[in-house]
Amino acid sequence: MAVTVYAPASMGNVSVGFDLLGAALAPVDGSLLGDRVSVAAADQGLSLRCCGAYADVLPPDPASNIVLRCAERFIERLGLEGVGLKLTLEKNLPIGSGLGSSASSVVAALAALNAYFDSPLDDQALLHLMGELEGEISGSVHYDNVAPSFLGGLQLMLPERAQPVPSFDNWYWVVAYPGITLSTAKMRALLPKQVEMATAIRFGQQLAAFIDACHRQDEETALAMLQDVLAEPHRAAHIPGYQAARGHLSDLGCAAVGISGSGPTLFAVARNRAQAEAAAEYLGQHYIMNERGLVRVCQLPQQGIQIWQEDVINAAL
Ligand SMILES: Nc1ncnc2c1ncn2[C@@H]1O[C@H](COP(=O)(O)OP(=O)(O)O)[C@@H](O)[C@H]1O
Ligand SMILES: N[C@@H](CCOP(=O)(O)O)C(=O)O
Repeated sequence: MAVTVYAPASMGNVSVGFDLLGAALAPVDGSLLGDRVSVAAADQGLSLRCCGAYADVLPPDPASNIVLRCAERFIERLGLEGVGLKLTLEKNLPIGSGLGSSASSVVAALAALNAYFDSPLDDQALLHLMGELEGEISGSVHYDNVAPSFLGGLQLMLPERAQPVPSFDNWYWVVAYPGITLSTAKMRALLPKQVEMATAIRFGQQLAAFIDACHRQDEETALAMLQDVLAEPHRAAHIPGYQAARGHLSDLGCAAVGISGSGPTLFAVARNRAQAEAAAEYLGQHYIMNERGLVRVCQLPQQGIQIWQEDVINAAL
């Protein structure tokens, strides 16, 4: 018996909800934008094999790979010591990109392990564990990548659980990763430890107004609220080309532009496909810095993880 799980890329913060709001991403061309992890039986011990377009930028020592750490933690949590497992990671997302790369690996690994052992953890316990493991990488626990990657759509983190938020079906989210790495931990270290009262009030007001507008399907208000008063002012200057691209995308008619997660990926919201394609073309020509970069026109998938009860990665090789 073997299990494979796909976990989509995700966009943390969505400008208006630092650490609290995140969205799963699905390219409209049907291509994969997320990692896959397979779990299969082995005679003894744990092993990890990596493949995929971005496998070469993973830590060379498998012991440093978050997927193996997920397996160790899962085994310890469930008292499964001594079990033999062969894990395979298909690394399809660039690292340090702002596309929730480590979260995608964490979600795929823990969901695959849970499915392989017949679901001993419920979704709530699993999500909690995912947040803890993701926190070990970025330096502090935040759920705005793991929750949407696991559950799909737009997810708001309430104190004890993730709450799905209705989005706008006509919006296209164009994401562009320039091809350089920015560590989430370092981008978090740029942020101040405390914020002014006026900033805190504006943050709360914008997030509340955005969530309300989503529920009322009031596009104009929702778009007007897509601003980041907490992180972007401290991060924008550290992302090469971000401010220039932001201005050009607004000139092209994009309704909102922001940093995806901690960057350097940028996102732009377009209200129709033609505008999205024009933004993608601009970004491909002016924001991408090397062959590792990527641009995708996405929508927000209702589904997060996808599970196969077979080892689809090794079967395809
Ligand atoms: N499976 C994995 N996927 C992504 N990063 C991993 C993985 N395993 C270990 N890492 C390490 O975790 C860190 C990920 O950095 P981070 O800036 O959080 O990336 P991202 O924002 O893309 O999640 C890097 O140091 C990377 O080497
Ligand atoms: N809320 C976090 C999101 C980090 O996302 P990543 O994809 O850059 O890891 C933050 O803004 O630090």
